[in-house]
Amino acid sequence: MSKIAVIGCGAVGLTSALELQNKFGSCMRVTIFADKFSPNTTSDIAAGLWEPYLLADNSEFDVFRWSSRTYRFILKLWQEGEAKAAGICLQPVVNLSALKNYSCPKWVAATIGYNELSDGCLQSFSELYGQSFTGGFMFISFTWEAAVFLPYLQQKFLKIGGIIKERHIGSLNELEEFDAILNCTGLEARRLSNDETVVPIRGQIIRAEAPWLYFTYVIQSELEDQTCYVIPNAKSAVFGGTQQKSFRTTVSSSDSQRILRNVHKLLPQIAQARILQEIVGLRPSRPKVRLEAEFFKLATGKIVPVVHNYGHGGAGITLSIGCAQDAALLIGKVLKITSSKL
Ligand SMILES: Cc1cc2nc3c(=O)[nH]c(=O)nc-3n(C[C@H](O)[C@H](O)[C@H](O)COP(=O)(O)OP(=O)(O)OC[C@H]3O[C@@H](n4cnc5c(N)ncnc54)[C@H](O)[C@@H]3O)c2cc1C
Repeated sequence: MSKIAVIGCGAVGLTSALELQNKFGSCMRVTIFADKFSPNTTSDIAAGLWEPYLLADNSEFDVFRWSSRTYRFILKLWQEGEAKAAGICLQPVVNLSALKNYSCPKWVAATIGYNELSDGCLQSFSELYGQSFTGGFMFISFTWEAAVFLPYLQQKFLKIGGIIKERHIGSLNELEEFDAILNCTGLEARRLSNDETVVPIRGQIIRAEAPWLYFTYVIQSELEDQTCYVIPNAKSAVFGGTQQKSFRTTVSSSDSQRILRNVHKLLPQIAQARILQEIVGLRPSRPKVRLEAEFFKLATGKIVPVVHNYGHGGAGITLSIGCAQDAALLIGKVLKITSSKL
């Protein structure tokens, strides 16, 4: 029986651990180590919208592959009647772009109900928002709320024999007894893997009571001042947001005012919405998601295979299932587990 340590119990760590236990449970014992659990991870702060967002230089091919697998996974749960238990809401999404070089992203082909917005429609939104839009599209997406699905998946993981331990891992040397390590530490990979290419992209959001909202709106622009999004969740709506390269986790009142001002232009009725929470999370951004294996020499001289799965920026939930599947395959490969051994 191989012993695998997964570090991290956010959206990325938990989906990866579950995939490993599901796929290789007959020949592997999977233990999650984490110093934070739901509701205290970065994943819990996210609105959980399925939409590849803030992904720097990742190839369109990888983004499509990882995100489309997650989309199909969420759609299946929704079709099987698991939506409420798993924290899923179907979301019609309107994406509006003020980018100079607008082109429709390739990932929309993974979704259902995709449609480019007509010139007339763009014109109406431009007048409403006071900003000229260069393009836009609609599609059907989902929100998959981590504050609901993390506890839900944790139960599933424990039920099929997974082990969860609350512990801070200061160094990989602490995990010598394991045959392989899966590193899903998000922003903390900066320290644990000495990887300074992982940087925080500060996201401030407002949660408000607005049960009449049924559509998600995402406005993208070169100017942060002009960007905004509105994402209904099951019990509140999320208004965002910021995208600043910063470690600051305190709420800025000027950011809140700007977010409310922009959302109000788009949806004047939000003046009625009661504000429930203002919160900041740090997205674990990296030029490219790190999803690869390396052989790491511990202080004792033992060589341990380490698979890294971190740096998902503003799309950790959107990419989670696709990346978890690739990470599990890499673990199988480094341990030379073939299907005949399963
Ligand atoms: C405001 C905001 C809105 C967002 N909206 C969306 C959205 O709508 N859709 C979307 O797809 N994404 C969204 N994101 C991005 C998403 O939240 C992240 O990409 C995702 O949370 C990353 O998940 P993760 O599991 O890698 O990291 P985390 O959730 O941060 O989890 C990291 C885990 O690693 C553990 N850990 C780290 N270091 C150690 C250590 N040394 N020892 C032990 N444990 C350790 C932590 O305890 C934790 O359990 C948003 C982010 C923000 C901030």
